[in-house]
Amino acid sequence: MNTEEVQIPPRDKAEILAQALPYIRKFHGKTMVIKYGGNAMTDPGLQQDFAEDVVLLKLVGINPVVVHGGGPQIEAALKRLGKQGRFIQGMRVTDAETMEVVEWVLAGEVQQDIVGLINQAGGKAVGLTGRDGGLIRARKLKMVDQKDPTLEHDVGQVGDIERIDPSVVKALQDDAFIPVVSPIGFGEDNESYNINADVVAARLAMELQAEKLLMLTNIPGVLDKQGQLLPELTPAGIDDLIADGTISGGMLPKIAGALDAAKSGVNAVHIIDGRVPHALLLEVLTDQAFGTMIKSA
Ligand SMILES: Nc1ncnc2c1ncn2[C@@H]1O[C@H](COP(=O)(O)OP(=O)(O)O)[C@@H](O)[C@H]1O
Ligand SMILES: CC(=O)N[C@@H](CCC(=O)OP(=O)(O)O)C(=O)O
Repeated sequence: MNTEEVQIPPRDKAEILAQALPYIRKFHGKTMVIKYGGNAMTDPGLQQDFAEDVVLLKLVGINPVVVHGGGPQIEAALKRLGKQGRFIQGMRVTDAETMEVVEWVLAGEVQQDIVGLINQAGGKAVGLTGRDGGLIRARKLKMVDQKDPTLEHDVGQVGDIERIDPSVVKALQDDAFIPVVSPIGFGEDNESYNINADVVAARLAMELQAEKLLMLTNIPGVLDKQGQLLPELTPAGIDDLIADGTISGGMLPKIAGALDAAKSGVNAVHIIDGRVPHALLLEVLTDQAFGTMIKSA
């Protein structure tokens, strides 16, 4: 152990462990969808903590389903090819070449890294894209301008989810596997679509009737104009923050997905700071409250 680490007295350690019991009892057998954002996965130590937390949740009888992002990783790959990414209302403009990069980075690199880390931590992870088992059927997204509804943006091969068939996820869960889903959908002609990972996580949480949707990102939660954390948000509060520009960029699809999930019966929807070591365990199995909870009313 690092000698500079704070020594926790044994009694306190035992109390922290005992604190988990009511949560384990409450959540046993329940599904939790965990959105692992690309910005939260940049540190190898934190990635290992994340993988250990996922395995621990599975071992205490909770069913974690991981949906991963990879925005910064896609950005780095595009840069290597001399391309510059462009976003409109939080969505990457995706031409055919960008789509190839997205698939290669998400399903090839990022997903397999997460699967490997979970397996190293003692779990049995299985990587899926939306194509596997017909999980995510999509069509081209029609993006209407946020401020001017008469204006439409062409964002290329960005997908709008048409249908989710969660049967492959359920089958894996029942067999003690941990599904790790890349946010890639497929269309009528088997074409690929790039879908924002927050949107996929939210829809999957709805279809699975998950107990929780946890979105791990690189910020303490949703912040107000002064940069202060907002511990709770209602639909009216969200509308105001979007209208005055406080919520922008990548937070737009995240908050929209979070709100849809909360309104559709996912019991608890939280946006939390994935840079906090063991953020997942703290949120699920302790009294520690952090991040922003999105409420349905
Ligand atoms: N009001 C807000 N509160 C917090 N973050 C915000 C807000 N508005 C915009 N953001 C931006 O949204 C980002 C999180 O979304 P995103 O970059 O897509 O993360 P992830 O990769 O985790 O999905 C934050 O890092 C921040 O730059
Ligand atoms: C359409 C769209 O924007 N897709 C995202 C998919 C990855 C993602 O959502 O990654 P994060 O969760 O790390 O932001 C993208 O291309 O960046």
